[in-house]
Amino acid sequence: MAEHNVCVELVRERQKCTFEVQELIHLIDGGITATEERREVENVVCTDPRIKDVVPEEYLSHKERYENAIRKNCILQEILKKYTEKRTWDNFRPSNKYRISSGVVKDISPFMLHTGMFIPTLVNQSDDEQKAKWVPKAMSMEIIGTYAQTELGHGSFIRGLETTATYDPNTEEFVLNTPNLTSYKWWPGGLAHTANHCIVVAQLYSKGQHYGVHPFFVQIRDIETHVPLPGIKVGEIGPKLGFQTANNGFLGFENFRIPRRNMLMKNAQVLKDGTYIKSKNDKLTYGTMVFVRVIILFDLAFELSRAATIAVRYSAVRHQSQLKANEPELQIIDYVTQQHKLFIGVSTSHVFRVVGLWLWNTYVKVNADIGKGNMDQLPELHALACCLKAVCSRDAAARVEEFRLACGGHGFMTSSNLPIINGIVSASITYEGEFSVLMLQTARFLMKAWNGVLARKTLTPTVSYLSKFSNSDRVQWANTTAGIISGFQAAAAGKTKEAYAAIQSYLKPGTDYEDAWNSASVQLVSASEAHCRAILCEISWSEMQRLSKTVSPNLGKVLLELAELYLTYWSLEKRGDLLMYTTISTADIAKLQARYEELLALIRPNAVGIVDGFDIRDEILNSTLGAYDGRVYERLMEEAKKSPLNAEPVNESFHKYIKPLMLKAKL
Ligand SMILES: CC(C)(COP(=O)(O)OP(=O)(O)OC[C@H]1O[C@@H](n2cnc3c(N)ncnc32)[C@H](O)[C@@H]1OP(=O)(O)O)[C@@H](O)C(=O)NCCC(=O)NCCSC(=O)CCCC(=O)O
Ligand SMILES: Cc1cc2nc3c(=O)[nH]c(=O)nc-3n(C[C@H](O)[C@H](O)[C@H](O)COP(=O)(O)OP(=O)(O)OC[C@H]3O[C@@H](n4cnc5c(N)ncnc54)[C@H](O)[C@@H]3O)c2cc1C
Repeated sequence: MAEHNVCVELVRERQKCTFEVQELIHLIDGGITATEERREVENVVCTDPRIKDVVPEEYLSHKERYENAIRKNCILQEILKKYTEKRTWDNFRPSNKYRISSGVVKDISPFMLHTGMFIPTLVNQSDDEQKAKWVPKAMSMEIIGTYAQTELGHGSFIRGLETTATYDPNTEEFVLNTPNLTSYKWWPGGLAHTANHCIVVAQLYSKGQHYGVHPFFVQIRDIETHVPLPGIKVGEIGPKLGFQTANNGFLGFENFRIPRRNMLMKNAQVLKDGTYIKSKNDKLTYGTMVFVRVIILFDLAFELSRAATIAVRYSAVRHQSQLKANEPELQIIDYVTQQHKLFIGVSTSHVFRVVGLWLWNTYVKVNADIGKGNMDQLPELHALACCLKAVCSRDAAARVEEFRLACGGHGFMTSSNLPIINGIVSASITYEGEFSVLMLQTARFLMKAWNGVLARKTLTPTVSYLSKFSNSDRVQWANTTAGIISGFQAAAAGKTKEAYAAIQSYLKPGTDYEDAWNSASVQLVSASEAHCRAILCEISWSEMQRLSKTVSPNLGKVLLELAELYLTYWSLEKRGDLLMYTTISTADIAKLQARYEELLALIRPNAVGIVDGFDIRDEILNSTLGAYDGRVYERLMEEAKKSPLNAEPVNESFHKYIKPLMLKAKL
């Protein structure tokens, strides 16, 4: 990147950096080749003149914004074709490479659900013949799809979905119906005007029997004209807090017929005569959700890295207030309270990425076992994916909000891009499994594990620590990283035990288990959170330690500082839990606090280098505050001038409304 235009603060910050930024970039990408490939794609897309907006997206009407997003995303798809030719879904793995979508539109792509859920569902839930027929068409975008599960009346409770698919053996077809207003599909991204196909999750009926929800491959629009097919009622759901360009839609069916073989038949089948063949495990229908919950960790790491880059660079450029009289105003990044707002977010991005990779490897292994008919580890994977998706999305939203606040007034500007990132990240707390709902799924697993502890059974790996801490009241504290991890496990075990006891105490004679569960559910969510934090701490520390040994000592040191900052920050945040479940003393807490402040000071000189290590191009950051050159004020003014209100010195509303008002005042 050109250095000559860079503001003096950022030049100085970059000179201070003690490690090689390129090395960090390669580490995040997964190697030099991966960086080169990513940069090549980004360069081709971001320099394409068709991608550049004349009028910033946010000034367009809702309709124009969608049309612009579609136009540019089609160009993107065309460009990406060359780079994705060799890709198949069999060799899919999460990578940093295709984050380019943010360089095309600021908000969400209307094609997000096509790649994010439509294709993965076809791959994971179709039988071989169906896969061969549909997947290549979807990969090449000959057909465009989405994932239509949620309805107006039900999102969390999938068993409560109302759309019906009734098998008619005479024509060998399923008949889809939307019996009530609440059974309309509601939310699917790209459903409104983008997709011509979708996966519809519906209640299956055959031979008068009800078999629960199953996925169906459904064409909703004519391929040539894009007109909704007869029996299909489809439209858009309107503006939202974020996701303005995602084209979320509604969908209803009126006796809409699809061939029998359009039911996705890898797991369960309906034969020609209507005989139902059960799946080996009916939870396999929920497989796409597990996949997406795993992938979400990478999205969150990326969004956090964008927000972090914006807030850290801005904090280095921005000067405000004098710390000492007669001295120049400080760069705001030198206020320790500012470092407290910033560095935990930077570190969290690294934590989510490395824990995400660990979770992905677990997912691949468990999925391979499922392929061989072994479902033993599915409950543990589900419990992990649920709590990590829930806690990480909520943490990410809190960190992005903190980054926004750290940028003061300018962080409130849409042109900072922090409000849009905020909308994107906030949505993830709700979609793909609402926070509390997922936390309670993990709690269910924890309660079973606690039963295992009581029965002295050997527990599965991620909960085996529960046995270790089941007897002692307060665990011996040690002010080391291993001690912190152990402290978090002790807190998780203590809370699991208490939630378990709470259920028992609510289980008075005549009380149903479910009611006792509901009464204890605040404690159950708290136990899930503690369990998740123990995992985040343990895995991030071991992964960052391992990575630090694969790089130069200077970078290794920085990685360990970031990882230790994460552990120390959370120990202080959760000091109440640690006081309850370990022997930590107030003196130990004071030491942790001192170490935390030391870590902030250690990270400070490298802060800009660390966010440069995320290697996010200006076109992908989309921010007046975060650009590589730090020309914050020039960019703010340049963007302000693009406001359509600035096109004329006097707005016509003056003559129409203000002037008459003023004249009336004179009378
Ligand atoms: C809340 C639950 C989990 C409850 O399901 P249920 O059938 O009522 O379950 P239940 O009878 O209470 O039984 C629970 C049992 O089912 C297991 N289970 C539940 N889900 C899974 C899974 N995915 N894998 C493996 N196992 C699963 C649980 O562990 C329970 O097992 P257990 O009975 O304890 O042995 C489920 O309904 C659910 O997942 N709801 C969340 C809905 C959701 O995530 N929707 C996503 C829509 S798509 C979307 O939002 C796209 C966003 C945009 C984007 O991603 O880009
Ligand atoms: C931006 C966005 C994009 C989306 N994209 C898609 C898509 O592409 N395809 C799709 O099918 N869906 C999509 N969704 C829908 C999404 O998956 C659901 O909104 C989500 O699963 C939550 O369901 P709900 O809206 O019914 O919330 P509800 O379940 O009604 O939640 C409301 C409240 O009730 C509580 N609650 C519900 N059940 C329980 C329980 N058992 N125990 C305790 N508390 C409970 C929740 O915690 C929450 O506080 C999208 C949603 C959003 C916001």
